[in-house]
Amino acid sequence: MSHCWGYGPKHGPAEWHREFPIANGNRQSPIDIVPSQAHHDPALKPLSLQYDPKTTIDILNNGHSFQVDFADGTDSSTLKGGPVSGTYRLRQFHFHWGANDHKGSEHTVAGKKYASELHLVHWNTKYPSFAEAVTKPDGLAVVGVFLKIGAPNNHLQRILDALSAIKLKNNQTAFSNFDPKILLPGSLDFWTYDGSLTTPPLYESVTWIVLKEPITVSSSQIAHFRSLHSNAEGEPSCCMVENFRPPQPLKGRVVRASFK
Ligand SMILES: NS(=O)(=O)c1c2ccccc2cc2ccccc12
Ligand SMILES: [Zn+2]
Repeated sequence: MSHCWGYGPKHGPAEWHREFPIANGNRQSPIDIVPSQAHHDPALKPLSLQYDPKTTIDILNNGHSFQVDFADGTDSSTLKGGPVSGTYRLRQFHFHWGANDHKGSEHTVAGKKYASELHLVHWNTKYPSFAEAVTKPDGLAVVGVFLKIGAPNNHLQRILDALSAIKLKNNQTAFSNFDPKILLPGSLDFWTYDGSLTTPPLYESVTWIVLKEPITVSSSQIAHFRSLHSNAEGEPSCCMVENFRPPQPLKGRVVRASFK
């Protein structure tokens, strides 16, 4: 996977189509979610998220965000129900953010930008591996959670404290016994639509499940995200100040809501 793409003016989202023509595809993500145009689907099942903290492996700076990785060799941490059939295994979660508190989410809600967005990435176990699933139209399910500026979020603190150990691209450190459920809001009401990875290679393989209720983070907490660097050791220093792709054309897709 090429890594010369980024979020700056030279290699940013508007240029990705040159190397990844799918950037102009028919099911690209993120999108602007317009609640009044979403269709309530009573057939949608409740979301079932069962995570085992013992599957937590490490925390990594991948040069475009940071991610917490999970062991996905068994059905210990899974997503079921909602818009998907079958069992999807948790692979990792990561965040997107902006250069200031007024932007940073990838999805927007009737044009409203949140300060950040958490993505919990799961893959369909009908395929033998994550690598196989990532290219299939029903291969992935990503749960998106908006972060709004407000009271400090104590559940984020362990993650924030670990960031100083992964300042540079490819830095990785042990991270264990973390239950991602503590990062979820009280309600699991969601919008869902068929989309893509929001970063190259932009595969159109994601069932997006975006929670309606945001969680909070304080301004000083989210400033920690911006202390990461997108460069590896020995490369010119480059702060990871923002890493969100703007909303993409809906191209006739229908957004469904699990709630009225
Ligand atoms: N935003 S995303 O969920 O499409 C995403 C990533 C975003 C940033 C960095 C790495 C990512 C890796 C992904 C792997 C699978 C699905 C989405 C992924
Ligand atoms: Zn993401």
